[in-house]
Amino acid sequence: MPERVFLIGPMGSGKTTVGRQLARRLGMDFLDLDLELQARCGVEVAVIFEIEGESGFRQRESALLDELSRRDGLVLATGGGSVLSAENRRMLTERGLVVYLQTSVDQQLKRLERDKQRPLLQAPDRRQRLTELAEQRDPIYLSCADLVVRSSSISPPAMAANVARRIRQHIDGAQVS
Ligand SMILES: Nc1ncnc2c1ncn2[C@@H]1O[C@H](COP(=O)(O)OP(=O)(O)OP(=O)(O)O)[C@@H](O)[C@H]1O
Ligand SMILES: O=C(O)C1=C[C@@H](O)[C@@H](O)[C@H](O)C1
Ligand SMILES: [Mg+2]
Repeated sequence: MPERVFLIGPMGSGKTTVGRQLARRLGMDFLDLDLELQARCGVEVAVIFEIEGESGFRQRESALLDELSRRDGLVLATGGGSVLSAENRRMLTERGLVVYLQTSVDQQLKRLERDKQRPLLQAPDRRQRLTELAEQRDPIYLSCADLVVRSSSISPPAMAANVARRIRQHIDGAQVS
């Protein structure tokens, strides 16, 4: 197994949900950057956005990513916007296997229907917001991914199994060549 697996992708792609199950399958630890940041700050991500703005959140996110992305034996679910900074992308690509959970705006909308927390979803037209974010970010996710796994309409456990299989194939392929 790789030393570290970094999950990237947009809100609702399953980084947190699938990531936890993937770690169990691979016998690795699991951490979630948003949850860890919340635990350390003692407040929700939305409150950090409110008090410090998105730029304040991004600074905290980068500092924590730098720390956590050095740990061994870890599946790390990153935040949806963690890849926006070139420095963060460098940390991810140099330190572990980067897996992009690619999804559709339709699926995101369904999965996040009941969410009231995510600050970037506080928009009158969620479809439009998610579409804009996808147009801006999909090329960035693709640019730093070692593996792209489409998160279609399969359950989180099936998705975790799928990602684990793709990681094993990727590693086997790398050893042969
Ligand atoms: N493959 C899937 N099939 C069905 N539901 C899913 C799937 N993946 C995730 N979900 C559901 O979608 C919701 C959002 O997923 P999750 O919180 O894991 O996304 P995320 O990528 O961590 O988002 P964020 O970047 O905002 O943290 C959860 O309720 C989760 O159960
Ligand atoms: O897509 C984003 O920029 C974000 C996604 C979440 O994981 C959180 O990191 C936060 O809500 C910002
Ligand atoms: Mg998450």
